[in-house]
Amino acid sequence: LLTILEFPDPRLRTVAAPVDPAQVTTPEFQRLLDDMFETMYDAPGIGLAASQVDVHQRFMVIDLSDDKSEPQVFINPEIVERDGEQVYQEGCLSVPGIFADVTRANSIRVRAIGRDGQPYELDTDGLLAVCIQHEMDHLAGKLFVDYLSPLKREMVRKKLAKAKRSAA
Ligand SMILES: O=C(O)C[C@@H](Cc1ccccc1)[C@H](O)SCc1ccccc1
Ligand SMILES: [Zn+2]
Repeated sequence: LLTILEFPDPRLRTVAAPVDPAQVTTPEFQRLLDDMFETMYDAPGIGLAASQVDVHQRFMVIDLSDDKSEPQVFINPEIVERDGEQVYQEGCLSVPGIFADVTRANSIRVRAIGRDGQPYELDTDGLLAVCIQHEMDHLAGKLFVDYLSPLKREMVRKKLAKAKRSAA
């Protein structure tokens, strides 16, 4: 299992570097994808960005299914179209126990490279669109708490610090 970094760890603010497409089909990268899925399923979560496990490369894994049957890999993802708005109460494996409403595009067109090293394009909306945008923020060093007011973000920081102390 990989260790998930937690807010306010400054490494979560690193901007990830593009993946060299030639690396995708190497055993090392495929192993990293397996470790990411294992870590995500164990958390449990429906998405995990490489930034969250201190790997600063542009890729993320997602699986919305409840039986691990729909694993999706997005390498060097880019949103080429966005439409509409939706509000979703988001959580984050890097900000445990905090939930807040975030407004994001309702439907998006994403271009990415898949696990097979081949480019593909996906039109989606709803929760998958929210998750893709949430994970892509991680790759840009952004967290959903950045959409909160500075006051609320400070309250989150204090709450997490307190939780850490009582857990210690
Ligand atoms: O930290 C992460 O990136 C995993 C996030 C992904 C996510 C956040 C908000 C909305 C959609 C996806 C979650 O912690 S995974 C847990 C989860 C499970 C079901 C629905 C929403 C979030
Ligand atoms: Zn997150």
